[in-house]
Amino acid sequence: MLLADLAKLAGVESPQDGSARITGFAIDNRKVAPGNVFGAFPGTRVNGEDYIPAAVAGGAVAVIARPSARVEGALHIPADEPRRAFALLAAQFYRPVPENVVAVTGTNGKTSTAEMTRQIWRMLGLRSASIGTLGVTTADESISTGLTTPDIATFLATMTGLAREGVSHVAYEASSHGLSQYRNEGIEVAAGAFTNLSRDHLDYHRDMDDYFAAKMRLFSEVVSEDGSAVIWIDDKWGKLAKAVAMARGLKPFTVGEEGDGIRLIARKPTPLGQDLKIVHGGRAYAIRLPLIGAYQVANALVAAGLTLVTGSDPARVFDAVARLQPVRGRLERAAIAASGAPVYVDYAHTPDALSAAIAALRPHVSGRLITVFGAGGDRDKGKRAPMGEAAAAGSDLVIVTDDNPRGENAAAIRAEVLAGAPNAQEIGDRRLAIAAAIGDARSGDIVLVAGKGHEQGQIVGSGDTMQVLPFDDVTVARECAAGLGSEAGR
Ligand SMILES: CC(=O)N[C@H]1[C@@H](OP(=O)(O)OP(=O)(O)OC[C@H]2O[C@@H](n3ccc(=O)[nH]c3=O)[C@H](O)[C@@H]2O)O[C@H](CO)[C@@H](O)[C@@H]1O[C@H](C)C(=O)N[C@@H](C)C(=O)N[C@H](CCC(=O)O)C(=O)O
Ligand SMILES: Nc1ncnc2c1ncn2[C@@H]1O[C@H](COP(=O)(O)OP(=O)(O)OP(=O)(O)O)[C@@H](O)[C@H]1O
Ligand SMILES: N[C@H](CCC[C@H](N)C(=O)O)C(=O)O
Ligand SMILES: [Mg+2]
Repeated sequence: MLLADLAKLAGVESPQDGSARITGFAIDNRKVAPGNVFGAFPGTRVNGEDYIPAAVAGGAVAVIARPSARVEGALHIPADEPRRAFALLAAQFYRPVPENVVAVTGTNGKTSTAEMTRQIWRMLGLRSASIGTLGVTTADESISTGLTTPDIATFLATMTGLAREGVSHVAYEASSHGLSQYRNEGIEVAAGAFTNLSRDHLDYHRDMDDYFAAKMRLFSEVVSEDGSAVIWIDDKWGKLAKAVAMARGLKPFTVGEEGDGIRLIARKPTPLGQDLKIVHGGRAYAIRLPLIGAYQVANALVAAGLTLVTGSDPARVFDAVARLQPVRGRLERAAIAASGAPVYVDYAHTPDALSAAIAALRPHVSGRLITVFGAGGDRDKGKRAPMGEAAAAGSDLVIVTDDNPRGENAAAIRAEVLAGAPNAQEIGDRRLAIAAAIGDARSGDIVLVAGKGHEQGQIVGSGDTMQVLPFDDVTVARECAAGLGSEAGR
């Protein structure tokens, strides 16, 4: 495709010479191939503009960069917001895309909701995929992308690949980082969902209002003008999210005890799940959700909302909700200890998520709830003590351990968590911590191992010295339950 044609379609200022034939798009000079358009963006670590000469040497024929950037040997497409201009242009190149795309944002529950949306569509016989923290998941496979919201070039190329495979329905996870860096733009998004907002990522966003504003780009800019906004309205930020959606003219569909789209009337925990009563479109439905925990109800109903606003039949949707499969690493029952105590793995890595995971397990505990968790390095430090408090408030025994220390001193991170949970035990080595919890558990107890969920490694160090040591909470819990846990760092 010619550069001039792409620019015209995208509504981007046309370059002086648009005759170049474009072969692809890249935002990292190391990934540039001959004929590519390079996006040069000032980043948090380095300035992408410094890599323009290398990108041109690698074959870039055009560079989208701020007007002040120096570009020699390729066309300069100047833009005040180069990430956005790049996204709009690239979106014209990566075609076709699936017909029905929806997006999920919120602090917790994005992955679960996107994955449940995919599952519901699949049960309705639609070719569906989800894109998020678990990677790109289709009925056949799951491929990791490394980030929750991949970079824009990967995102768009993935969408095109899915469309070519025949996938018509996609639910993707829009992280606040992704939204603020324009990592998913330029395609029609029929509906957006907002799950909740609570403390996270305040190392990247100035404060909660700034964090919320980043998330709300989904409603104010990303979702198509005639689209819908599915909102978990029982969250205190839900009402504000609804106001943002309405100001844009989106169709609000609220979900929750106060919801108009799906009203949750009753929720009763059962040994293997929960019985729900809901009302939608003036009709009552009884659903046996095969998953435990109030938080999974929220995610399942928001997922149902996304499929309803995009045209699926209510009776079939609610029937599918009753057949949802667990999402990997989200309240996943990993093992049963020799004592009979079940061991759950959950991806809770914020104070609110820890409270939600603990609240989910509480009704099933007759003895003690033993919680093992840590906090990630090079991430929001302010959430560490509140995570300690949340764990201590809901558990009978807390063991503070390591979770991806990255470039920080692991003991210092644990100390910050322990400030919120002064009575907790401290066992840095995660395998030993899990082994201790499982060894200590008696019949009637439940062990919760939180923070890593589906993750497959412990990230230690940063930059050139970064290592990802293989580590999977589910496998380790199984080994410890089988009595193989006591060797450190196996
Ligand atoms: C803070 C953050 O979001 N950083 C992401 C961001 O980096 P950045 O734009 O700040 O980039 P930078 O490293 O300063 O480099 C600037 C530019 O120079 C380019 N460059 C850089 C080096 C080079 O040799 N050549 C080159 O061309 C880079 O491609 C980039 O365009 O864009 C990069 C390319 O897409 C990402 O790899 C990087 O993710 C880093 C590794 C990361 O850890 N991100 C996390 C915090 C993140 O995004 N997490 C959210 C999940 C949050 C949640 O779900 O709760 C996510 O969506 O995954
Ligand atoms: N609706 C919810 N309300 C409160 N907590 C939740 C909710 N959904 C999930 N959680 C908690 O958050 C954890 C992560 O869930 P999930 O992976 O779906 O969220 P996410 O928003 O994708 O997270 P991330 O930002 O890391 O990608 C769960 O394991 C659970 O502890
Ligand atoms: N998307 C989240 C994941 C955190 C998972 C936890 N294990 C950690 O490392 O803090 C983040 O990048 O902040
Ligand atoms: Mg996620």
